[in-house]
Amino acid sequence: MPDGAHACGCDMQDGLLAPDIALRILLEDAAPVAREAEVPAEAARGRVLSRAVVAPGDLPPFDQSAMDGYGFAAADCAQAAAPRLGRRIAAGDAPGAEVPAGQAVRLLTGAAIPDGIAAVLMEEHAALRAGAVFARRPPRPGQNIRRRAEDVAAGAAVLQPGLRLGARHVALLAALGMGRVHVRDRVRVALLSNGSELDAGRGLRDSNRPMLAALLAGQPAEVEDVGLLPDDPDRIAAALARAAAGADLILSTGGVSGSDADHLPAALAAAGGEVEVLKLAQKPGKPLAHGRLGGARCLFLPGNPVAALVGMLTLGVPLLHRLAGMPPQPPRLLPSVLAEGFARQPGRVEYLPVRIVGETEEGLPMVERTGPAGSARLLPLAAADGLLRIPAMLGTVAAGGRFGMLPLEGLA
Ligand SMILES: Nc1nc2c(c(=O)[nH]1)N[C@H]1C(S)=C(S)[C@@H](COP(=O)(O)OP(=O)(O)OC[C@H]3O[C@@H](n4cnc5c(N)ncnc54)[C@H](O)[C@@H]3O)O[C@H]1N2
Ligand code: MOO
Repeated sequence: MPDGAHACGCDMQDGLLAPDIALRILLEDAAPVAREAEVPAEAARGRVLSRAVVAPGDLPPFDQSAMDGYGFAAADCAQAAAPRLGRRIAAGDAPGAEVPAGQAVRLLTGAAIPDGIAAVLMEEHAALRAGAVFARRPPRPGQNIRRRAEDVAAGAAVLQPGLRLGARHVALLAALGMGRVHVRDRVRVALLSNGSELDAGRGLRDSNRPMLAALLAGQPAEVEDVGLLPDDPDRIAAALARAAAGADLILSTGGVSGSDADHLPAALAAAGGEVEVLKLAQKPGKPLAHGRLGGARCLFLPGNPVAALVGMLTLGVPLLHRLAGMPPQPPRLLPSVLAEGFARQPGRVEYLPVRIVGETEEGLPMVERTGPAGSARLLPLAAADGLLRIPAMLGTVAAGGRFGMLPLEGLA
């Protein structure tokens, strides 16, 4: 049963929508951007593959020694054989002619195995005497040989569309000699914030737009900064219409909770878009609106900064990933143990800023709250290593309880 759902199976909890249902609604008709490009593989970190990568050759490309040592013929792998030492083959050398039984070759790690050699004896297990190689432990046929294609066979689809490339994938592409890959274009995100108070010179500043721009810098996104919009429905509608012309996603914060100063949903409708306002059983991050305008999806997050971040991490990032052509997963949570218990009002899934203060005997992070939680408080958020997810229906949160933590490092 989704968090916050009633036992009867409906999606509402006190009129609030379970967050996982909201995610499903958001992803329902979100299609990946169609545009793709071919880019140099070494510059492809962070990009999302639009086509499978098919190996043009084998890895390793030939049988190789896995150790510094001596190559033995199959007949010499028996106890008491002491083949005579022949030539030396280093990594990068041609393997040369077939090696007859009774003869060993000196092999360095990565060297091509010549025909006739069945095993490599590590040099630590060998003794050289009078031009012969004595095995302290006779090698087993096949030992210490990396076989051609044991890692990758030519023709295998090694990387799948939808994969976001990291350094490890760049290594594989380089090893395969693949200079270029097909990737999807980054999602064009038009980013804006809303609230006349943030520009009034009274000490209130826009922190959401810089926060989301910084978060998006680590995502497959290209940001167009639309700026801070005042609480003026006509200006908001005009800005949305302009942004929709060049964006895949319009992302905003503020102006969604429904008061007479909250204009985003109405402005989207006035601009000719579709809009739906949702209230989620999530704390913070309760009110939000979503919809579309022309070819652009719209996600309007709440204005309180922690609520904006939680909404972005739980809904915005999965939506962005779907648009980027990636599998849209809810955030991955790390099992963690809470050091101190507390009581809370049940009803909404809650995300609490926590810091890691130690490790349990099982090796799980032990966490504690960073300060009084509040959706407008930035200091406890800045001090946090992660956001601890407390299930909706829990009233008493016991010390030693195990919860999922959304790690913030590298994300936000
Ligand atoms: N009667 C109700 N009032 C409120 C409700 C409700 O359900 N009924 N929900 C509360 C919750 S929960 C949240 S969260 C906020 C969200 O409201 P809005 O999305 O309409 O946001 P605003 O009213 O525009 O702003 C809220 C708060 O955040 C500050 N803010 C806004 N944008 C930024 C920004 N870019 N950077 C920094 N701070 C920002 C703004 O000044 C307000 O203080 O509504 C509650 N109210
Ligand atoms: O989204 Mo609001 O708390 O839930 O700040």
